[in-house]
Amino acid sequence: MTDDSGDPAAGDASDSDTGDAPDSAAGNDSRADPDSQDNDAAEELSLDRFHEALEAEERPVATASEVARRLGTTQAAARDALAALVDRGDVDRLDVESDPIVFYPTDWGRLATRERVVAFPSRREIVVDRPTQFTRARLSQFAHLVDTTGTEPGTRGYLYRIRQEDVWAAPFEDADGLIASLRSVLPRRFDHLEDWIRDQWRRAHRFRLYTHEDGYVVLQAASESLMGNVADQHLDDDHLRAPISETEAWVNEDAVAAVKRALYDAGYPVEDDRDLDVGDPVDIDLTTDLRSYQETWVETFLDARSGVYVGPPGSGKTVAAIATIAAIGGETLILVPSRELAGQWREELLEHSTVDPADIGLYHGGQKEIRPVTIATYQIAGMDRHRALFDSRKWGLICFDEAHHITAPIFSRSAELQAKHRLGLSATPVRETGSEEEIYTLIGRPIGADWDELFEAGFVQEPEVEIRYVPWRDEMARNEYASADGRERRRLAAENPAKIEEIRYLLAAHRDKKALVFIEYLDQGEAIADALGVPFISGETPHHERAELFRRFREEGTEGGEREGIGADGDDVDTLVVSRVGDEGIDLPNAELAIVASGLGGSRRQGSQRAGRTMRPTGSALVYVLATRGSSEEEFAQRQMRHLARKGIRVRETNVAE
Ligand SMILES: Nc1ncnc2c1ncn2[C@@H]1O[C@H](COP(=O)(O)OP(=O)(O)OP(=O)(O)O)[C@@H](O)[C@H]1O
Repeated sequence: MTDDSGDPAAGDASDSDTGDAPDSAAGNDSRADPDSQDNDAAEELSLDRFHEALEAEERPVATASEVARRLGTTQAAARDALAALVDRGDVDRLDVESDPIVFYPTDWGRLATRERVVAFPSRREIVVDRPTQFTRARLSQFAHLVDTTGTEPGTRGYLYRIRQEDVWAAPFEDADGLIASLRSVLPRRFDHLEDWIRDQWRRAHRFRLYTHEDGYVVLQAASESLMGNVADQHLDDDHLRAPISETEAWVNEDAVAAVKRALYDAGYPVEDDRDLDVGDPVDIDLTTDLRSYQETWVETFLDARSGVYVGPPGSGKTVAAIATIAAIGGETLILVPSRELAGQWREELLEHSTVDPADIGLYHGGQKEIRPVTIATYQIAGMDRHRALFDSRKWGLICFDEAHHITAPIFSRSAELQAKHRLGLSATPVRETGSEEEIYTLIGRPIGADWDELFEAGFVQEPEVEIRYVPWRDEMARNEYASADGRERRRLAAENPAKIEEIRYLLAAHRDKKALVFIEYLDQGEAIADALGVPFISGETPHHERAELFRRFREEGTEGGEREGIGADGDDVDTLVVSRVGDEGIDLPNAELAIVASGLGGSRRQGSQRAGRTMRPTGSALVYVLATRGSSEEEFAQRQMRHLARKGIRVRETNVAE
């Protein structure tokens, strides 16, 4: 059905001026008669005139013959003039095998090209123009995202800074692994930056806690001076009971968390190699085969005995956590942010392990069961009167789901739980949670997965915008457009009936996604809603009806289901056609698919609002913008594309075949 070339040039250009080929298109135009030899116009071709030619063509790119036709010159002369613009750097050319060469202003090309990475090593900053998500994932392992809206031309894009904490928490086996990842992102090597990173890495490996064979906890420093200067300065008698040697000291067991925090604040995060409680045994085997990156998570955890699985939503952190519970084999307390999640955890435990349902307890506002595997909410667990939760069983593992939601009382309780295994789960890079010190010192270091593998498995997605150029349904529609003018033209392009089939196709291709279809004209909204049998919300829809439809759209899940019974008068509302009223202020967080069927002439703000409607920070949302090919919508779509691309949103173009 589609031509997924993604190439702006591969559209409906039908002439074939591949360099030396004869100019068939120009031959049809008397002004382009080769005999006239009127080349002055072309010789003087300025960037402005080229822009005018593009505007006249209503396309973002033009072939030499199109430019010749617009300028009334020969194709050869236009080609020379374009070549001069190319030499000056004002215009770029795109040469695609078997397609005509097309030309476009250089600054457009820059926007459409791949990401650009610029490093400022002395500031330890990296700016990336339109980073791919792969690059973002890599950077998020060792750098801190500061800003995504640079203002300086040339430095537009994502600004990352590498702080010492970022290096400390980078999920690599050794500094070499981190440096290799850094080099894979940066345009070249920066020795000073690498030296600084290695230095920071070393700092995070100068102090270590371990369990002495007689059972007590020892702090070990890499050198006498570290023990003498750093440890002695930042730790006191409450922390350390007595020196054991020049580089070792006996740690007060109740002060383990405080020791880690004090040294972290002094710039020396501590490695924690203590033996931990395994807890009373619990009988659980995993029944699901782990994916290999999940295996890596679990193995790394078992090695480190604590840590945080960081992975995108749906990447299988919960299942990896269940595998971890099974591997440790001890009674486990699972803390979650909400009652709903507690229920979901229970379901997942039953689905992926052999745990006896009678061994699972739920502990929240409604139910208070303490069993070998207990799932409690942060809210209840943080209350003093529910302290029993922590003390009444011998937990071997505390699992903190959505670790960025951990509350202050839970952090202070966790300081007392240092003898147990601690596992955090988070879809947000820990350094962006606002409590990175606590998570690092009280739970553990982030544990990374092999991102290549995650990408390959399709677990890392981001909102995407795809512009789909839809052809006219037939000659008649095309002619009607050609002979109309002004507002009527715009309306005809917006209402191109071929868009209805395209919408039908897109909805079918994403049948499990909640979808919003945005339109500008009421007639069109009605036509689409009728054709698809789905509700249409416009300014004329009474408020109570709107609210009811939005509510049903919000509440019903299509997850895993089919887009069944579109339009049936049941409870299931998973598709809505929405006019402008739907644009402002409605909160439809579960919209996963937006189709902008018309309204391209609208403001930029509107464009990005529509895109934003479906762009949840963690979700994978798709936005399709339909533009009628060969109409002014094409250019509007291009403009919007550039605007979104500047915001770091990945935009793709596709030509829908006739
Ligand atoms: N190894 C696996 N084999 C088969 N299915 C899996 C596996 N791991 C996870 N899944 C399935 O993938 C879905 C998402 O997994 P899971 O809930 O563990 O992800 P998550 O990272 O915890 O997601 P979230 O961040 O949204 O809580 C679930 O339906 C789960 O059953």
